[in-house]
Amino acid sequence: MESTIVSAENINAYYGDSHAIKNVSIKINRNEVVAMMGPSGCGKTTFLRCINRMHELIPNARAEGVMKLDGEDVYKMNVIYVRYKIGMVFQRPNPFPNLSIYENVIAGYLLNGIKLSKADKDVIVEKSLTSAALWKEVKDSLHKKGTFLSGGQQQRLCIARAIAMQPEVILFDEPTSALDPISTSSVEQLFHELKANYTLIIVTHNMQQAARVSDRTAFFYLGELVEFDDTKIMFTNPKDQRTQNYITGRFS
Ligand SMILES: Nc1ncnc2c1ncn2[C@@H]1O[C@H](COP(=O)(O)OP(=O)(O)OP(=O)(O)O)[C@@H](O)[C@H]1O
Repeated sequence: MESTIVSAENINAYYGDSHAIKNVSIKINRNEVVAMMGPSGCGKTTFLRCINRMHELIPNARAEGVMKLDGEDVYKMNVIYVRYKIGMVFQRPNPFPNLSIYENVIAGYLLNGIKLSKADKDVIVEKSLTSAALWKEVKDSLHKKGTFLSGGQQQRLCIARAIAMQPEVILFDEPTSALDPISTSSVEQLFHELKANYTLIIVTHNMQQAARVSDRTAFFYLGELVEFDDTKIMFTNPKDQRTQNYITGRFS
């Protein structure tokens, strides 16, 4: 049965006086993959960052409205807990350069001063790297620096780092735009596997990618959520003329 995991109700987001997200409401189901697309500057990243409260890290930025995770108000929760439960993977793979692969996976624990036994760490590292489809490739070089990996492997390491914190939702901000086609394909394949245990929300400029990986697609335009529907419908029979114009390349 479908159940809502992320529910945004009338979210408005601002940078100073500039109104970047306009009254966006959306409900995202557990274990679905949602793609967020739209032309540059339409607010996709801003909205993504409203979900796990990263928007509020920007000076003069603020968000209004209600964001719920599993029915609980994210804006009233402990912000560190929010970022565990709603992990994030960025455009450029960003493993910590001074940490080993092993330490990168458990970086969330290290940075927050959470003490774990060696045995617990080993289990978390193996499980997270396995879930990120990286274990087999790195199990014999866990103590090498994360930056020694290829771009695609680094991105999977960042995914493992998010998984290590036992999130429910993982946000991806154009996660493959800095990767070559083979690495892109391995990350896309991983989305299909991760879906069994997590809810994935992926900002992408790449319409083919949205079509390949997502169950539902949201189209943003000028800070508004114009349309949100099954991905097949969005790409074959969108209801809004603006969505139609976007998918047919009339603006990019
Ligand atoms: N740190 C910031 N300070 C001020 N304005 C910002 C900031 N970040 C984004 N904006 C503005 O907010 C609006 C939405 O930007 P956002 O990055 O969310 O769009 P986007 O759809 O993700 O774009 P892109 O696809 O190019 O990454 C834009 O007008 C942008 O200029």
